[in-house]
Amino acid sequence: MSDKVFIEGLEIETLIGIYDWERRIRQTLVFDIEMAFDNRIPAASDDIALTLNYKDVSKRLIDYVGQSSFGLVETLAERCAEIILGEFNVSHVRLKLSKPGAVRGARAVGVIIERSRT
Ligand SMILES: Nc1nc2c(c(=O)[nH]1)N=C([C@H](O)[C@@H](O)CO)CN2
Repeated sequence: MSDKVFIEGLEIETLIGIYDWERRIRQTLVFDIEMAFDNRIPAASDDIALTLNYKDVSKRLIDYVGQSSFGLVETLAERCAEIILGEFNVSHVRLKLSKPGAVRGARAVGVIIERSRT
């Protein structure tokens, strides 16, 4: 079984960065997330209650990230993966966190992590 539920291009404004000037502004981060989930279960009954609801996951991350103030994208990515694995019925997550415009000449920089429930 390799089913997934995904969230692509989720833009969230937050305080992030290691430099003084970054501590005074808010920047937009972009999240691309893939979550392992057996989609045959909701498909059998056409029941939203049995899904991994991508709207619920998105809202939780929008709330969390919007209030966070980490220095590194690594730290924020790790915390987001922990939330997904700990609060939703997800056994494995792949999370790409992009920081657009952070490096001149690059469209975006950031991290990609994959984590599983222990
Ligand atoms: N691996 C990382 N490298 C850098 C980070 C980061 O969070 N992880 N952050 C910065 C600065 O905050 C940068 O985004 C400002 O342009 C530099 N490198």
